[in-house]
Amino acid sequence: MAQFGDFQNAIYFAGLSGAVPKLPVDAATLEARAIEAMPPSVRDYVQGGCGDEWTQRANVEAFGRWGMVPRMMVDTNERDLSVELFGHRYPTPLLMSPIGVTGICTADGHGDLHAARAAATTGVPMCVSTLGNDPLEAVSAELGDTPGFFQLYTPRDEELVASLVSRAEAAGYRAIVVTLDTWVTGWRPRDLNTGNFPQLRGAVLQNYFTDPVFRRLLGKPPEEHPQEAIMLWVRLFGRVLTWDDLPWLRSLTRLPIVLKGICHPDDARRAVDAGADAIFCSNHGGRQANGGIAAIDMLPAVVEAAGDTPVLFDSGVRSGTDVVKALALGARIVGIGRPFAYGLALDGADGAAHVLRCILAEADLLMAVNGYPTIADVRAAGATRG
Ligand SMILES: Cc1cc2nc3c(=O)[nH]c(=O)nc-3n(C[C@H](O)[C@H](O)[C@H](O)COP(=O)(O)O)c2cc1C
Ligand SMILES: O=C(O)C(=O)c1ccccc1
Repeated sequence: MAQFGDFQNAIYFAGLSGAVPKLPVDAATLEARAIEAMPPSVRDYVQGGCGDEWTQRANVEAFGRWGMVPRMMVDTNERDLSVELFGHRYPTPLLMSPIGVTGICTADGHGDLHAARAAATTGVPMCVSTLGNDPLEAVSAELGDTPGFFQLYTPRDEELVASLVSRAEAAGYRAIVVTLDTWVTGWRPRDLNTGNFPQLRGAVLQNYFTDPVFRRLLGKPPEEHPQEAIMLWVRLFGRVLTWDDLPWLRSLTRLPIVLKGICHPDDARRAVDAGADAIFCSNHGGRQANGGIAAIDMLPAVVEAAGDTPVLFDSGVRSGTDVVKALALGARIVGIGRPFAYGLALDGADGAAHVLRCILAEADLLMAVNGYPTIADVRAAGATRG
C-alpha cells in the first residue's frame, strides 16, 4: 500500500542522479523563497498580520511547547491517516484553509483554480473563500473527486447571503464554513504603511460580480462599472453575526454549518447548543486580532467543550509534526494556510501540491516512528505541554 511517507524515498532516490526537489521541503525555506518571488503587495498581504504580529508569531511558536511521547514495538508498517467528517471519509487529515487572495498568488490571476487542482491531485479538501478571482462554480469544477467546502463571508444583504449559499450548494460544496471574526479588517501595519488592500483594486471579488443578487443591487454590469461595483462590495461586505443569526443561516441550507473563529470554550458550547455541525478553532492566523493567545493553546479546551461535535483547527501549522500535534490535541481536520499560498506563488498547482505532500509525508513518518498507526492512536497518545 502506498504511504504518504514514500515521498521521502522518491526524493532520496532522485538524489542519486543529482536531482533535488524543485521547491524546499520545509516551511521556513519555502517562505523565504516565496517572499522573494511574490509581488510586494501580495507578499505583504499574505505574510503580514495584525498589529506587531505577536499573535501570529505566538501561533507558530506555541507548537514548540507541545510534545509527544513515542511508543515502541507497535506495528506501524501501514499507517491510516484517513478521517471521517460529515459522513465522508477523507484520505488525509488536512484541509486547505480559505485564503481570500489565493487568486492573485499566481501570476495568471487564477490561483483559485491552481489551488483546486492541487486539492484534486492530493485528495486534500479545499475550503474555497468567498473572496475569489474565479467564481465558486469554476473552482468547484477543478476539484475533481476531492470535496470542497465553501467559506462564507456573510454580506449585509440577506438575499445576497442566500444566493451565495445556494450557489455553493448547487456547485457541490460539502459544507458552509461561516467565518465569524472578519466582518471588519484588523489593524495591519504592513498593509497600512503601503496603503495596500487588494480587495479595493477589484481583485478577488468575482463571487460577488457574478452573483445575480449583487448584479441586481448594482443595477448595471460590474464588468463595465468596476469602481461602482467595488464600492457596492465595500458597503455590503461585513455583517456582524450574533447567536440570534444562526437559525436564519441554518434555514438557508441543508449543508453542514461550520463556525470558524471559535477559540473560547464557552463559545464552543454555545455553538454546539445552537446546532452548529462543526467548530473551526482558529484565530485567522493572527491577522484579525493581535494580543490573542496562540490558537493551539486554546484547542484542548475547545475540543473538550465541543464534546462529540467535530473541531477543525488552523493557525500556525507549518509542518507534519504540527499537524500530528493538533490531531493529538483533538482536532478532526487540520487547516494549512499560508504555506500552501507560498507553494502556489512559487509553482502554481504543483507548488501547492508539493507543500501538502511534504506536510503529509512528515506526519506519516512521525506516526510510523512514534508507534501511532492511525489517527485514533495519535489522539489516544495525546500531547503534553512541556
Ligand atoms: C492571505 C490570507 C487570506 C485569508 N483569507 C481568508 C478568507 O478569505 N476567509 C477566511 O475564513 N480566512 C481567511 N484567512 C485565514 C485562513 O483561513 C487561516 O485561518 C489562517 O491562514 C491560518 O493561519 P496560518 O496561515 O498562519 O497557519 C486568510 C489568511 C491569509 C494568510
Ligand atoms: O485578509 C484576510 O485575512 C481576510 O480574510 C479578509 C477578507 C476580507 C476583508 C478583510 C480581510
